[in-house]
Amino acid sequence: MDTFDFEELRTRREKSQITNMYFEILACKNQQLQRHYTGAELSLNLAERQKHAFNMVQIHYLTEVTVPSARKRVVESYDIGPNNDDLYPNIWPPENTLPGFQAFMENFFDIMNIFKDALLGLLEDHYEVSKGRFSALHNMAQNELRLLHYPDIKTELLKDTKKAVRFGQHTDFGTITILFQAPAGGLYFRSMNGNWNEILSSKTDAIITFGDTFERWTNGRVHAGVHCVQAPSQAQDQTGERYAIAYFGKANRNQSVGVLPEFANKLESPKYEDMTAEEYNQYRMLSLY
Ligand SMILES: O=C(O)CCC(=O)C(=O)O
Ligand SMILES: [Fe+2]
Repeated sequence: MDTFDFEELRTRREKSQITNMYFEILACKNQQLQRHYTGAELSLNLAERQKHAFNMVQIHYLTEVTVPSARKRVVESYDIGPNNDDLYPNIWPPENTLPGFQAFMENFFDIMNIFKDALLGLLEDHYEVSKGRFSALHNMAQNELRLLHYPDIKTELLKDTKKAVRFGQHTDFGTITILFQAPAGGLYFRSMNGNWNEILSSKTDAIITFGDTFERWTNGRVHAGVHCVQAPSQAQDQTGERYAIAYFGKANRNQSVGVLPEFANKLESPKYEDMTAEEYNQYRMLSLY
């Protein structure tokens, strides 16, 4: 079932808009994805309203959890993985609390997986590896879909990272991340020259960036995008609430995140050692504490 019109992506590929750090923001013209995005935002609002019935903040696998200091991390998030996952089963709110939420999220997860595979296809062409090479390393679909909500907050608190942090600077652990944000501002990516650029996008723009696994596979040819969420540049005294959705493409857990043979430089030793994606995930999680 190919529900996408990928012509837009292909055209962009021909214009070489894949950089070594990110894809150009892709306007998501796909109707189905747009509908899902809007729906997810609605569900999120609903979940927010139902907070007392269902505690949305769920520590699933990965997750950045709490910051070990007096800093207040002002975000709540809800993560799901594949629905057949025995290692980290999804935790769903009761059906009568959020009717249709589970079915909706499972479908959204599958749709994002198709989108992710299309992007991997473009990357296979771009980096001249054999067709299906990258997607085969993801074929267990052990990806993650995360809904994020940042409550409104006094801007002066957000301007001082000792007081409050929405999402501190980090790279994602996986291969590629597809992000959607409601147009509230405050998402920043660090460019190669060290400047931070605020990404202003509409809610149907897909912001696509590389994660650490891709950097490792390509022996550093690709750079994981460093990003954070803080006060929007245009914030008044009070920074309004913000919604975002992140889809993290993840390698199969038993797949190595060491340098792929296609990217190994025969003259020097690889920059990144072999370990499985699951070991790498655990290692990165532990280093956050
Ligand atoms: O809220 C956002 O836009 C970014 C969230 C993020 O970077 C993450 O969940 O890894
Ligand atoms: Fe992130």
